[in-house]
Amino acid sequence: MVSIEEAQALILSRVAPLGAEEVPLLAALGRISAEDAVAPWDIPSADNSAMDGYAFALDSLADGRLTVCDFVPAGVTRSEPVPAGCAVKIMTGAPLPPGCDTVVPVEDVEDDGDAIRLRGEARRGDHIRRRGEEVTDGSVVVAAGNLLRPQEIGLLASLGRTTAPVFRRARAAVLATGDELLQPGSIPEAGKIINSNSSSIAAQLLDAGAEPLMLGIARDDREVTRRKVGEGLQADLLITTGGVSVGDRDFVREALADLGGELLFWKVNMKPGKPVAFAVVGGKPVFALPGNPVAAMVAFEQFVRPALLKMAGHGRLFRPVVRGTLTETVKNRGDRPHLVRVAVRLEAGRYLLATTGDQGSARLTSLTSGNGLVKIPAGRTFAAGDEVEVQLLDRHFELGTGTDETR
Ligand SMILES: Nc1nc2c(c(=O)[nH]1)N[C@H]1C(S)=C(S)[C@@H](COP(=O)(O)OP(=O)(O)OC[C@H]3O[C@@H](n4cnc5c(N)ncnc54)[C@H](O)[C@@H]3O)O[C@H]1N2
Ligand code: MOO
Repeated sequence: MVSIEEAQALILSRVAPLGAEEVPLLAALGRISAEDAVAPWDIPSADNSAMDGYAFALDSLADGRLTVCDFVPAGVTRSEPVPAGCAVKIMTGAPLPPGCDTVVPVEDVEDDGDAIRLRGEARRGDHIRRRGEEVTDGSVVVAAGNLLRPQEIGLLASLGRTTAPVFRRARAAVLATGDELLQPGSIPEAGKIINSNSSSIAAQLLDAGAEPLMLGIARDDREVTRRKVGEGLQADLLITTGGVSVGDRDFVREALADLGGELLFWKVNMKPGKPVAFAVVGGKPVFALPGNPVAAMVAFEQFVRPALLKMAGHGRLFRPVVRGTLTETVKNRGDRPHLVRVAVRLEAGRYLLATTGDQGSARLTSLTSGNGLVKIPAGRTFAAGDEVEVQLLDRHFELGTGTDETR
């Protein structure tokens, strides 16, 4: 049995970033830039006014009075020099006419007929944005490997880009296994349950920026499982749930072996999520997750998500871990590290952690009422008030109450 960290290292040693593709600029949001974006021009492209005001040459200022000889709105370029003793009324963003080296805002002048008087002192260079002060022609503006957030999208647009090269999204096949499973929308008869894992795993895939490919349900049969797994290998990776423990009808590992897969590990020292296998079959990563709904989702978080992020070119692969204070006693009586689901709330700048009750691996509500995981080592007890590390699965600290508790 490997540790969580050993399993993560084995997985990450066997996955690599997928190729790049050019996508429309807005479709690049949340993805990773695959190439350096180099500026084709200076930004700003010319010295320009940072204020609605008046531009002039400071040396030609006599007695603080200037004749207003022109109006230069944004979008207009005045190429004739401004005569000595004159100013032009200029709007924010308009290029500075030749000869001008100073701007005073409208609030800082008094009207004096067709002239203005400065209320105070002006200094040379006041309120001017210099050509190239933000971006210089030829410089790398957004480097390869950068996450494209709304601000990077805007910056790329300012370089004239309408598309962006980004790492490809992983296409991930999702296969549930088990004779007891019915598709969502069914009404379960005795002994049957609805396949919820395919939906939660597909949602986790979307949340991680990948594209789910739904393969449905494989019956508990070695032949059927092998065929379905083979189908899944058409995608960039395959995720199965169930049938990976020691039951008489657990066929996933056999199917992987039948297909010539290299098994990197089976069973991880953690609860939930011990019966997890990772194999590489025909160069494709295959994650065989447990059937228990919580075990499947927690194992996805620890093992599949970091792999997907690496495939999509991300450098930061793991959820943020912060320190928080337990509001109750938490015991691990078992012999495996327990990833306890907690509700994290932010109160006066501190993270407070309460468990989500019964921690059964089949109890999906232990995840719906929480947003973090605290790893409790085997045999350890933590008391209320103890500080522990918590992995933040999301930052929805309000947990669906619709109020912002941080205000
Ligand atoms: N003798 C042992 N029995 C079990 C062990 C063990 O070590 N020795 N491990 C337990 C643990 S831990 C887990 S987790 C489960 C995982 O087993 P499998 O991955 O083989 O999963 P299944 O047996 O197929 O199913 C387990 C459980 O989950 C339900 N399930 C399965 N698929 C879905 C789905 N798509 N949607 C919703 N629920 C699903 C299934 O009905 C079972 O109740 O094994 C323990 N047993
Ligand atoms: O993965 Mo099992 O509990 O460890 O549910």
